[in-house]
Amino acid sequence: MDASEGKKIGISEENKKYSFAETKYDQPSQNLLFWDPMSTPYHPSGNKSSEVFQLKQAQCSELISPRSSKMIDLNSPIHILFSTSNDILDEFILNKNGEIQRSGYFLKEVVQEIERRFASQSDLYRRKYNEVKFLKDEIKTLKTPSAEVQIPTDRPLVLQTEKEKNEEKILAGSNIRRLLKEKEDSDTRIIELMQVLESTKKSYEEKCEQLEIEASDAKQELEGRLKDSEFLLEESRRVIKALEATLEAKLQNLSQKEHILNAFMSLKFRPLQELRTSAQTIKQEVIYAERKRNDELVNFGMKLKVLTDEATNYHNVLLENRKLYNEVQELKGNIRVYCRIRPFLVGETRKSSIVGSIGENGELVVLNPSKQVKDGEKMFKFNKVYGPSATQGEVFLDIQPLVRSVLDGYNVCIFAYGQTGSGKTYTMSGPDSPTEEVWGVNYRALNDLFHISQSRRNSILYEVGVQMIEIYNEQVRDLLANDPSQKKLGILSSSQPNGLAVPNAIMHPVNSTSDVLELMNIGQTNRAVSATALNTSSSRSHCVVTVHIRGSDLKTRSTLCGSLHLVDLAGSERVDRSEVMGDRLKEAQHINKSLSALGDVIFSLSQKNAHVPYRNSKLTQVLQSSLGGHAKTLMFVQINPDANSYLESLSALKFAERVSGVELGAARINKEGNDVSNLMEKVVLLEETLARKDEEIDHLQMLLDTGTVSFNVNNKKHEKSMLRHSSSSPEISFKDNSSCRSEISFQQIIESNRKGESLGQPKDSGEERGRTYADMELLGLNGADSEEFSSDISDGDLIHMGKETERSAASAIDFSHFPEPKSIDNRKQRMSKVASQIAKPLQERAAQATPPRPKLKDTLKSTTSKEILRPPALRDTIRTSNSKDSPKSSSMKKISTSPAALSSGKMAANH
Ligand SMILES: Nc1ncnc2c1ncn2[C@@H]1O[C@H](COP(=O)(O)OP(=O)(O)OP(=O)(O)O)[C@@H](O)[C@H]1O
Repeated sequence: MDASEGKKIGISEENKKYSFAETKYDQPSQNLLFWDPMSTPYHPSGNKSSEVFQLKQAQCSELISPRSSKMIDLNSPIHILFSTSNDILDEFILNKNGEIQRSGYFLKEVVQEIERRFASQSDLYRRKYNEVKFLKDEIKTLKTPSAEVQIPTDRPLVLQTEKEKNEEKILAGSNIRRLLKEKEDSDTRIIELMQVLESTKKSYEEKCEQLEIEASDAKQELEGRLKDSEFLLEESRRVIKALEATLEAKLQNLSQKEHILNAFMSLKFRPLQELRTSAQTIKQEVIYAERKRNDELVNFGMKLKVLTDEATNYHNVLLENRKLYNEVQELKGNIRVYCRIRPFLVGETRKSSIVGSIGENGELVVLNPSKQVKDGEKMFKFNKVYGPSATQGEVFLDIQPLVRSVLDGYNVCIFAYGQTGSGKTYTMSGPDSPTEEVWGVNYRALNDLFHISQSRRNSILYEVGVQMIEIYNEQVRDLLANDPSQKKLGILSSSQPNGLAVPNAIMHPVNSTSDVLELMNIGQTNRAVSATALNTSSSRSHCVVTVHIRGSDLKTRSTLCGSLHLVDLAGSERVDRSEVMGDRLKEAQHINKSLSALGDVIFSLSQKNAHVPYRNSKLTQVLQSSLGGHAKTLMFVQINPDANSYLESLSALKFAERVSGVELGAARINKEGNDVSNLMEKVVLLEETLARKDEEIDHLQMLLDTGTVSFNVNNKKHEKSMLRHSSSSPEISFKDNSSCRSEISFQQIIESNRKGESLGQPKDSGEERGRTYADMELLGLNGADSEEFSSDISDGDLIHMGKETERSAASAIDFSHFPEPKSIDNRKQRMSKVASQIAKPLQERAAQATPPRPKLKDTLKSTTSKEILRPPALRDTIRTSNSKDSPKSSSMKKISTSPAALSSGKMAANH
């Protein structure tokens, strides 16, 4: 039987079309199912007749894999279809959403195909089974011998036919067996396939379910997003609408404004035109004005430049003036006065300051606390004023040049004056146990001098020596001695410009800063200090630190000598305020007395009096060379800003003002050079002096000739009178034989003064001694020796003046404590030679002019020999002897303040 004849074996027509599975394998082109996943859109209904898929199942029995787009042949064997369905399922997994439906559709097609095949197979097998059954029955029938069977005559042929038929049946039976076996195999295979199909279907359904879930999730998410987007869209629309509305309103507003503006423009157009015209005019005017202004600016600039130049010049001129003023001051030798105001101390009321203002150029306005602002103002002017905040360093910086000039051979004196507790010791020494930062002038000056001397040691060899004395209760004590109170010292020739005022005070050589510190500390420790109501450690003495410098120029062999006096005066005080008693009261009285004497000296100097009462106190004697010599002198006037001390401060300021007016004459260098010019200068000076002496001799000769001068040695009163008025009184007589007596009398005065008497006058009367001294000055006999003698008389310690005279004649400075260099000996010899050469003609002339007056001639001779040392002083003396200035002296006496007045606080008024 032919397998292709289906009808014969009962296969329905409908199934026939699917039976090509086994028969039409080789006709793929007619049974292709094509699906292009890229071009075929998703069709959720899965309708077979849908044009979207463009499939016609009747014509297409092959599919194309959606993923690989490969052709699927539905006529393929079952295992290929299964693998295809697996592929499709894989693609299901890979494809998402939109492709699910398509893949499902294809899968469904494949599965239906498989089902169809299984159905046709089972039909086939059923038909074959029926056939086999039919044949079996036939064979059975044949095998059963029947009586009814008749053997025809044509038996052999029939038998042959039957034999053939039986053979065929046997063949068919073997076919049937084979077919049955095949059927069994097929059944087994079908069962396997069914199982595979079942599991595939299951997994497909699961995957479908999962995909559906995912699809629904995705759908939900998409829906959510869609909702969000719609919401945003709605929102945006709303905002747009609102914006449109606002824009609309604004546009309306703008159009309204435009309308108004247009109306306004049209209204203002004319005035605007007018304005424009006037603006044009103004613009032109402005341009013109600008041009004019530029011209003026140029002019102004030029003028300004001229002015600036002039201002600069003016400034320079001011500086020049200042410099010149200083130079004039220097030449005049004015005492420089620096005022220092100390800060308020702990416990003082800061509100009540008497300091109004401090000017840059040394002006100080002081306020009277008991008066109205305007009435109570007083202005003072000094070289410089330091406010309370000024530091020790700043103060020293200003006086440093002065201090250094000592190294150039000048004598310098710096002293601090002021009421008790006003800061004198602070300025001069610093506070108790001072650090380097608050070192006072003493430390800094010594240190500086020492350092400079060190730095110059290659050209000048300096020797620095220090003395430190105090004047306590009118006694001079050596502060560097082991026991200062034991030894009273005498004051030597203060009239010598560079002489040691107190030669017996120990002079310590200084070689280092530590030496300086050590000496200062010893001195400070030895100083008399005690507590008063106004100052817890009030200095009860005047302290004088004297620095002696001698410098030898290594090149020129000349010698420079300078001395620096640093004086911390004891404070003036009102005893009622300082509440002192007993010893303190006595100290205070001595202090006030000596300060009063200083005031008298300053007053005399400021008045340019002939007589200056240096000898009224130890203080003025010690300071004589600084105040009356050719020294550079500086005074610190210390001020306590407290309103309670107003009177004392005012008094100190007035005193300082007077001091600043004192002219000492130009300071002189103490230089002893080898050059002839120095000697020539001195010769010229001596010649001048000689000329003046000649005049004086002539004058005396004239008086002698007229016989009006008388000199009675026995009459002491007359003698005194003569001494006092020798140059002025016409009654003075000078007899020939009286010159010897005169000398005796002079010697007597000295001798008696040495013993502490005053030739019939009350003992130790300062005024008398001053007068005697003045008399000697008036006689032109106030050489160094006389002064030294007078000075020594007042101290109790005898100093041998004969030697001093020699020393004075040899050197302007006494440096007995330094080793004497050879050059000075040579110089001494040369000087005495010059002196004798100069003195000789003078003696001769004097002998010719005044033969009957040998004593006067002798006096003159001795004076001349001293003149070599101090020509200007002698010259001054002669001038003094010729001048008639007794009224000034008397006025000075009137001013002198009594100790009683001082102790009751009236010193200020006297100043
Ligand atoms: N410029 C200053 N800065 C800080 N303190 C100062 C200054 N001047 C003075 N003093 C302080 O004021 C007090 C009094 O000063 P000082 O003892 O120097 O006065 P004085 O004038 O020497 O007094 P006296 O005449 O009684 O000896 C001290 O305690 C001192 O330290």
